[in-house]
Amino acid sequence: MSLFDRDQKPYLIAGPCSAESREQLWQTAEGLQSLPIKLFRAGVWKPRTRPGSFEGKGVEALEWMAEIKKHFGFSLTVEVAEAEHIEQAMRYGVDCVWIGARTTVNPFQVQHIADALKGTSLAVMVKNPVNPDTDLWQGAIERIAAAGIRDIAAIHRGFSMYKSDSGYRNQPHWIIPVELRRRMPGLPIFCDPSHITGKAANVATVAQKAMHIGFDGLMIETHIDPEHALTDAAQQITPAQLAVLLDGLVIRREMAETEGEDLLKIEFLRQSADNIDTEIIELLAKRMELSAQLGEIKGRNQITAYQPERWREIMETRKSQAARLSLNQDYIAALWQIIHDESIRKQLEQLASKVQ
Ligand SMILES: C=C(O[C@@H]1C=C(C(=O)O)C=C[C@H]1O)C(=O)O
Repeated sequence: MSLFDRDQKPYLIAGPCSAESREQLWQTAEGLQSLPIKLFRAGVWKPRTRPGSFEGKGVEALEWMAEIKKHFGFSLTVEVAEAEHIEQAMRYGVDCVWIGARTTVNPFQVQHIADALKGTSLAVMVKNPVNPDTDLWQGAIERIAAAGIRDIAAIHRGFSMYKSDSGYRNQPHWIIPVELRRRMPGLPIFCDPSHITGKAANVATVAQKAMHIGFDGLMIETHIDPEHALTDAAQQITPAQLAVLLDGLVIRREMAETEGEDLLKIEFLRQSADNIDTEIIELLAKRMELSAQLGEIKGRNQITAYQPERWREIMETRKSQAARLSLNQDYIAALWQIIHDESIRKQLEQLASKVQ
């Protein structure tokens, strides 16, 4: 049986950023015990940006975690960054480990961890790499799967950026987890709104967005006294705040469960979109045929494929038409850039055939 149950949304993972003391863990767990938590989280080894900050309590904290499991019945998850962490985590009854964003970036390190996981029955969650690279994320997941781990999930925690004026601590780039879902449909994907927003006040908004998009669960940093947290103080919320967040969360269901009139409407809208797509492709084929004909004439008359003035005029007129229809001009410009590239490629075929 899988630890990650995709039927019950959201699959909820909560607990402090770091295990700081027995009391802090205990009080946080007490606050969470009435909530539908599937995994209790805490960092015991903390990868810190600069030396000298709190680096976690290591094995001592694992002892506290084991007590939490015994008393409250929570399954446990901790971050691992070294092969040795696996064995230590298992010794204290940890059920699931996660690979952090700063580890996922390094295939050597992920492979060491994967090797250490061989033969264990641990569940594993893989956070996205700090850089927005779907392949790297997928690659780390594949390494864990190749080690024989059956219970695997991905965690989306956003991506690093230079200077944050977007209001996020880490850019969500939602397109990346959506692409991961397309590539690996059977993989549960959870969202970590705490790291994406970096601000306690915005955690609920990002969590809701993740639910709207269709994520399976949430990992939310929860601390009994966030203000005095030793790590990530700004983004942790209290168990009471988590309860309010969960209360207000709108959970979207899978398509198949939607009933009645709305299902028909969705079906109608999808069929209409299919029809429009068919027309778009037919029109693109016609347009490309025109380019080919132009290419043929250009070939006969020693004219260049690329015509800057004509291309400039096309870009301008298409963008103003887009603006009139309230379409995003950058989107139309990017689309036409692709059309133009293909048109040039097509004409070059013609021109090259004339040279031979
Ligand atoms: C089609 C032509 O060749 C190129 C392709 C264009 C296009 O696909 O719209 C426009 C200008 C040229 O760079 C053309 O000369 O009209």
